[in-house]
Amino acid sequence: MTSSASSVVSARNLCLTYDTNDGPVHALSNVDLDVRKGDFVSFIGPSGCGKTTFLRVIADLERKTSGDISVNGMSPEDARKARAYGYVFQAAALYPWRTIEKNIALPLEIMGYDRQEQAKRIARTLDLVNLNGFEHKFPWQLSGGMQQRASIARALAFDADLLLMDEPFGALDEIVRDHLNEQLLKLWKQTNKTICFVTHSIPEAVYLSTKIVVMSPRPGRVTDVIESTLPAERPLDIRETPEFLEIAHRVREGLRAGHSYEE
Ligand SMILES: Nc1ncnc2c1ncn2[C@@H]1O[C@H](COP(=O)(O)OP(=O)(O)OP(=O)(O)O)[C@@H](O)[C@H]1O
Repeated sequence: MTSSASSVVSARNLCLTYDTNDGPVHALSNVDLDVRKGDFVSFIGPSGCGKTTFLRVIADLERKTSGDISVNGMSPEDARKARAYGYVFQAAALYPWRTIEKNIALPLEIMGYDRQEQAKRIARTLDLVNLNGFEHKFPWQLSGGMQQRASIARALAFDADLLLMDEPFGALDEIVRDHLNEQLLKLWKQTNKTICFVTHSIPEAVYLSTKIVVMSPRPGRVTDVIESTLPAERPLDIRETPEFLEIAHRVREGLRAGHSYEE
């Protein structure tokens, strides 16, 4: 099977095995998946099912063992060199000695943008994540949610079409998380990005996604891919609707089927 032209990420029979002192760990086994332009894809599954590994393969931070993977029609290495993606980590991973503005500037400095272009991009991304006025603060002066927004701004600064987000809101309380979910949806619609998003939360996955990828461990594999039937417009109270609960139910069933309790 060949990937369709609109695939941003296309995986076929993708396998990745880590060699460890305790023997091989099959982190990804025969993964087939297409992420299309403009998709919001969530990856959900228990610890160790390969969610982070899959994102890291897309980002060229890990190399596949076998199978095929392309990013924007290129190898992950070429895509990385072409700055195809922005990456948002689980912890905000901001440099504490740099102000918010200087943190966002970092990838732009590395890429050689002049000061004027840097300032323009910083202002635009701060606006996108509603952090205007905080540019001269240091990360420790911001709340956890604001730090995560700053880290999203940094990933958006060089305007890659693909955003990889590894459980960005996992450490935040539920109210803040709800708020950031709403903001992220707005930002996604506004910017037309393609987003790959790792989460442990069923409501978060269902609320955000156009497509939900359910994964299961030992070996790490995809057990279900759910195309969301929810409308694009999603107020938070959509989570009470029968349609939402039905999708959440299917995700939960998928997780249950792939879960082993024998540990
Ligand atoms: N660098 C590595 N070397 C060896 N094994 C690894 C390495 N990175 C991950 N693994 C193993 O590969 C499997 C998949 O890990 P991965 O981090 O991708 O899972 P995950 O689904 O993201 O888990 P979590 O939800 O806990 O973040 C796990 O068994 C993990 O222990």
